[in-house]
Amino acid sequence: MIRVILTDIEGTTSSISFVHEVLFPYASEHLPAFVRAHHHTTPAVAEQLAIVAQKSGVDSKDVEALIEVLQGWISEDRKEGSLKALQGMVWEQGYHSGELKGDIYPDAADYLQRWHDRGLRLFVYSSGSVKAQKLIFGHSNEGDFTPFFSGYFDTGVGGKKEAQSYRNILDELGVEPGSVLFLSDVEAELEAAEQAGMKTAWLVREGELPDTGRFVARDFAEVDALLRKR
Ligand SMILES: CSCCC(=O)C(=O)COP(=O)(O)O
Ligand SMILES: [Mg+2]
Repeated sequence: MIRVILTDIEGTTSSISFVHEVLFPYASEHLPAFVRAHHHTTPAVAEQLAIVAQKSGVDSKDVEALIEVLQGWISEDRKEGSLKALQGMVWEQGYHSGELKGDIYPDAADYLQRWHDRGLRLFVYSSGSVKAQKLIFGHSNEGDFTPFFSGYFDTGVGGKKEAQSYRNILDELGVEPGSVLFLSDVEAELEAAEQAGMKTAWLVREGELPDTGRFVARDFAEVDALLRKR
């Protein structure tokens, strides 16, 4: 029986266009000034920049070169933890000023609340940092969803296409693998979760439905139909 829902964000609870056409451009625009203002004064920023320097081979004192590396990573959609941590800090300013509102599909908003009220435990697993996850759900077009979530995982547990990451999440949750339903729009992530023993549902919100043995859902209402059968 499913007792835990673990959900991806981009393409699952929230549109890909929001992430790529609103969040990433916002980060690209504001990250240079943010890094210039905080690289000396904010230890959390300095710590992430040191990782960027180490991963890219750029001199850690060359702030402009580090900014260039980060801009390149944003345009490549690199899932680097250091970039994700810095993006979360930049987005925080946008959410707090009201320039950004987290986008959640109405069906996702509806069923997250229903599942919570039915006693299911809800968790997030996204490449976006835990800070960024709390912001998108805490400042959303559908209200504050953070009270519905019991916890958040980012790539601190490992990459989303690696089975070991899902085993790490299961260890932290202390639950049977088969009691967890993982929701994602990326098949390789579902395969990794299945290797760890989780159940999965593939969110295919647009385009043709794939011909696959895997459970496919157009939206969270269809995921709910699956939950009621299990
Ligand atoms: C937390 S919202 C920003 C999401 C993000 O930065 C990203 O790379 C999307 O990753 P996901 O694992 O949610 O597909
Ligand atoms: Mg996704």
